[in-house]
Amino acid sequence: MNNQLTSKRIFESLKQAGILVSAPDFVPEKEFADLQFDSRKVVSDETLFVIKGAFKKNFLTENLLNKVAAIVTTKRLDLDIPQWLVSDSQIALASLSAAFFGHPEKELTILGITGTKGKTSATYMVHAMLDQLTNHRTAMFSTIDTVLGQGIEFKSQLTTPESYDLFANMRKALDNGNRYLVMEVSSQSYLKNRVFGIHFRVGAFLNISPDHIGINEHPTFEDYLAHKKMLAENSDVFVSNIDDDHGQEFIDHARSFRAKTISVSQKQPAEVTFHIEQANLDQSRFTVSEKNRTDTFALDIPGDFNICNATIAIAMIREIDLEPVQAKKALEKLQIPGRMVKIKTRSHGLIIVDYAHNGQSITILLKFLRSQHKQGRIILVLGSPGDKGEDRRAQFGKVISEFADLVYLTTDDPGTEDPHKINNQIRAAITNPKVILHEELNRVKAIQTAIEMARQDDLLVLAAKGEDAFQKTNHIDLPYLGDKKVALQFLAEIKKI
Ligand SMILES: CC(=O)N[C@H]1[C@@H](OP(=O)(O)OP(=O)(O)OC[C@H]2O[C@@H](n3ccc(=O)[nH]c3=O)[C@H](O)[C@@H]2O)O[C@H](CO)[C@@H](O)[C@@H]1O[C@H](C)C(=O)N[C@@H](C)C(=O)N[C@H](CCC(=O)O)C(=O)O
Ligand SMILES: Nc1ncnc2c1ncn2[C@@H]1O[C@H](COP(=O)(O)OP(=O)(O)OP(=O)(O)O)[C@@H](O)[C@H]1O
Repeated sequence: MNNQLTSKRIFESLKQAGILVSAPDFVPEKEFADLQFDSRKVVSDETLFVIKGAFKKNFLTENLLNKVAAIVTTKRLDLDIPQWLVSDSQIALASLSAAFFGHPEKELTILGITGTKGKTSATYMVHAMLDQLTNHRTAMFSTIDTVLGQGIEFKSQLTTPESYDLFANMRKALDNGNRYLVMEVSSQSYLKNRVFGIHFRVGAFLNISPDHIGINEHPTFEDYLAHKKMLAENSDVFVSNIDDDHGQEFIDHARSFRAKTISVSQKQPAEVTFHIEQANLDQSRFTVSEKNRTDTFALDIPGDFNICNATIAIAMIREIDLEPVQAKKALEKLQIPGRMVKIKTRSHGLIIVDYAHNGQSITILLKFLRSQHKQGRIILVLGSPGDKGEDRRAQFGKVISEFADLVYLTTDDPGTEDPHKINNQIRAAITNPKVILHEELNRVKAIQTAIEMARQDDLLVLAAKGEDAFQKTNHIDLPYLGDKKVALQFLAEIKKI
């Protein structure tokens, strides 16, 4: 059910958001049939069009201008068309989308998760439990999938969608019977005001480390941190992992905005603490304690870091007065696409497919795996992307030196760079002469060769790509089967699964 967008309502929304500079001369009852920000999606006559970001004037073709009844822009365009002038077009898009879709954010109980690593994993964990506890009335916006209920699921474009898509999908989620939503909240979504006007019933912080700093993202770590902290400003209750160096800062920040806060820790006194009873490649078992209670939970997804993610998820659910213990089984059964996926083979050892793709997450991953796999070799298939995160290459060299025995350097989203040169930079940072290095630029072949080489007591790690279905090469997304499917297909071919 879309709310009609009238001139009066537009005026009020922009005014309330504090961004209105000037309004065109419409009667207050003037109605707009549609709201759009992408010229390729304009279909209705009487569309209100928001111009934002790297928009080019030539997107507005003559044919299109016949349909656009007015525009919202930060700079007046030399066009014979009524214009709302605003000081921030991202905020304008968010405010108008909220109004256009009838403020779905007010009808949903929204839980939001931020952090450099673990957002997707923790979001899936909340969703698995909450969906069961709410009788399948929980939607999810994650980096991997958007889940809107009634079987409607599709691949996501961004970690946190553009505001228009965010409000549109909230409305669809409500129409499909959902009353709860769990979503990843990237720092970029605050930087770009995609989540402007959204209030979270429960927000959570997992961890922060230098990442997403550069052109088009954050200029500095301080800016990255400040935008992550904005989730704490917009939550009624804020759950924070105080074992992270910045965890307490998030608690203090949330309190200064009058949020109720919940500290989570493995190592120090906190409102919610967790204790790891077992964290190996077979299963993770852990207890979660608060006030006078201690409960045991299990996960089939390996990694001690996932126990922290799960504890945060459990603490969040308790804050909406639902009981995660009643959804233990859903947590225990959960698998997350491309995150710590286990493939057991008949004679080529265990294969782990994981999305760890920066220095910090590869280090945490391999450290955990080495602690669990002391006898056989760790074989790693890995590449580093082009056109971004150049410092990852040296970090990968360092972590390889510390934890890997045999490595197949390969291709991972090379963009406009030569993957062989990228690999040479990884190679240059490897200081351990015992590490055996191979290079196979064809990722499918690299995985197949690594599987063939692996013995039953080896652990083979297919890192950094998860189940990504593309190789970003020279501005083109070349279809890619995904590491898991490549491995499974090959194992079926050689009859080793
Ligand atoms: C830097 C950044 O965040 N850019 C985002 C921003 O771009 P933008 O506003 O400049 O839009 P654009 O796509 O360049 O196009 C400009 C305008 O022209 C319009 N257009 C475009 C083409 C056309 O033919 N007609 C037309 O009207 C577009 O709809 C848009 O309104 O808005 C777009 C959606 O409206 C996003 O797709 C885009 O994300 C780019 C692709 C991106 O790489 N973003 C990354 C940095 C990001 O947001 N990452 C975080 C994850 C971080 C994490 O992992 O923690 C995320 O939340 O996903
Ligand atoms: N709490 C954590 N601490 C450190 N590393 C983690 C944690 N949780 C997951 N990881 C590692 O990071 C990888 C990415 O996890 P996940 O996709 O859940 O995080 P994310 O925050 O959504 O990442 P991104 O922003 O890169 O999409 C996992 O495959 C795992 O190796």
